[in-house]
Amino acid sequence: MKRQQMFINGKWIDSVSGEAREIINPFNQDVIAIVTEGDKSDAHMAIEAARNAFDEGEWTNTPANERGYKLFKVAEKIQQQKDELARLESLDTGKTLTESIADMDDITGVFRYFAGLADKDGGEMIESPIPNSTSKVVREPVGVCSQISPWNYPLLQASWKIAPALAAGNTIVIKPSEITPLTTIKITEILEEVGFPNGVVNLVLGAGTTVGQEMAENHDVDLVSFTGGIETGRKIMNAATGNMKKIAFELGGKNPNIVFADADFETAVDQALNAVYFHAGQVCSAGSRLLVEDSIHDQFVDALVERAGKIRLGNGFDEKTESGPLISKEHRSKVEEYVEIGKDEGAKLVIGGKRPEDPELASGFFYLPTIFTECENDMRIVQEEIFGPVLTVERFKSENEVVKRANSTTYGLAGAVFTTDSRKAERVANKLRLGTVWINDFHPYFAQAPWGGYKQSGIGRELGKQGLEEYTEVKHIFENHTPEPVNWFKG
Ligand SMILES: NC(=O)c1ccc[n+]([C@@H]2O[C@H](COP(=O)([O-])OP(=O)(O)OC[C@H]3O[C@@H](n4cnc5c(N)ncnc54)[C@H](O)[C@@H]3O)[C@@H](O)[C@H]2O)c1
Ligand SMILES: C[N+](C)(C)CC=O
Repeated sequence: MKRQQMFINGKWIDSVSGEAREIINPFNQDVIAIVTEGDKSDAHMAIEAARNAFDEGEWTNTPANERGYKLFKVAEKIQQQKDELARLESLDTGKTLTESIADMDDITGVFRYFAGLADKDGGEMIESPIPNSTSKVVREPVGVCSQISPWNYPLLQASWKIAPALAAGNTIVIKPSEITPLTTIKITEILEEVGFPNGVVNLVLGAGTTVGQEMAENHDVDLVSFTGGIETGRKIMNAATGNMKKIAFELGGKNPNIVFADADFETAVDQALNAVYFHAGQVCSAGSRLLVEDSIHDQFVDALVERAGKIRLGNGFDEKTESGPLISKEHRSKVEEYVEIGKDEGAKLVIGGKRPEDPELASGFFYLPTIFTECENDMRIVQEEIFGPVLTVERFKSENEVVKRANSTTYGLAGAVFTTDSRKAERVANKLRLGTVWINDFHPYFAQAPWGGYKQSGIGRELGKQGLEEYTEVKHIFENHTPEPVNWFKG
């Protein structure tokens, strides 16, 4: 198996240490690739290349519309190669091929969106209070950007970083999760084919504790954009203080899904199922915390349990499969620990809570769709992100009560309200401390709308015009049109 390499300063290279890592298919634990394993010194080299490229200014000074054309070309190539990219993503993550194909379409949309946005901001003239002067506010690229992405949506999360950073004229060092690097390697090949000056795009491979730590610490980096878990976020935040680099964080969630008694029952049940079990619950915005109005609670839970028991687990490449495995043995153990915690806390396990018995799934990291009822607000399984196929259900009696409960975690990423009363929906949506609120739906996200979290779910926004602004500095340029001495100092 050919060892896959890193891309630094326009060249594909092995790591300095010569170490390598096996990449595993979570469906059957087959080794699907071998990649070079970088460490601090490789990250250092990549940052140096990005710094030089930024300071030389070839990309930064490329007219914005031309930067946009390049990104349109990237989008075209992603579409042309989407089947191969989707195949790689499913092999690497275990997610269904249908899901990966949808991801590739989303990623194409992200590149197209930021390609189109690249030349839309020509700065803004502001009213100067000083006579005979003009004031202009312009946005400029931040500089060298470290970009660290997670394993659950490897290329999608990377695209949310790469596209706006390049559109704004920055240089980048990207590090995918060490366990799912394959599509990020592939897109780097695409970026190379489209052609960016050496050092503008750099890819480093390796562990977070070595490569990622250097990307967060290094003083030549101006911004670190990170998507991942909250504890990693804290470490990166601390590491970034050395030179006060800017940080943009997309972290975890414990996302409330609120169902009022007047909701369309079938729709709410179906959406609740999709909210929590899509991609085996390994979604930052998974609706893993269901709050159901008391009068329909029992009926709702019965309907959910019936459908959860029918979810077809399997190989992501099998058309019948509705959900794949969890990403790794370690991650499944974490989910299993949470299920034990839930039982100890007194929640009632009504379905799942174990691995499937089907021998065909025995080599994969599978876990059955699980539901806990009789959950209380202060339980750990209600407050903490499990990131697996585990749903907690709580009852509520009033609008005020449910808003208070929904807002009671340290997270604030996303959530939903299901009701046929549009005024109630609006009132609740306005009171939820979340970066995204869906009304009568769950999960939609697209390039045009900002994505990010309140509270400890994140800092800053990706996507939308705010996603481009993250990668810019704001400069005020003031010009005096009648310069003359001010004579403040008389001597
Ligand atoms: N808010 C969002 O949009 C969003 C999207 C996807 C995933 N997530 C979150 O990501 C988490 C799951 O992803 P994960 O398990 O890959 O997260 P993780 O925090 O373990 O790893 C994410 C990335 O950080 C790197 N990393 C680890 N330690 C590091 C360190 N000390 N310094 C620098 N980098 C380091 C990893 O190598 C990886 O590339 C969940 O909490 C999920 O909610 C959030
Ligand atoms: C942001 N999103 C929903 C694509 C993936 C979260 O894990």
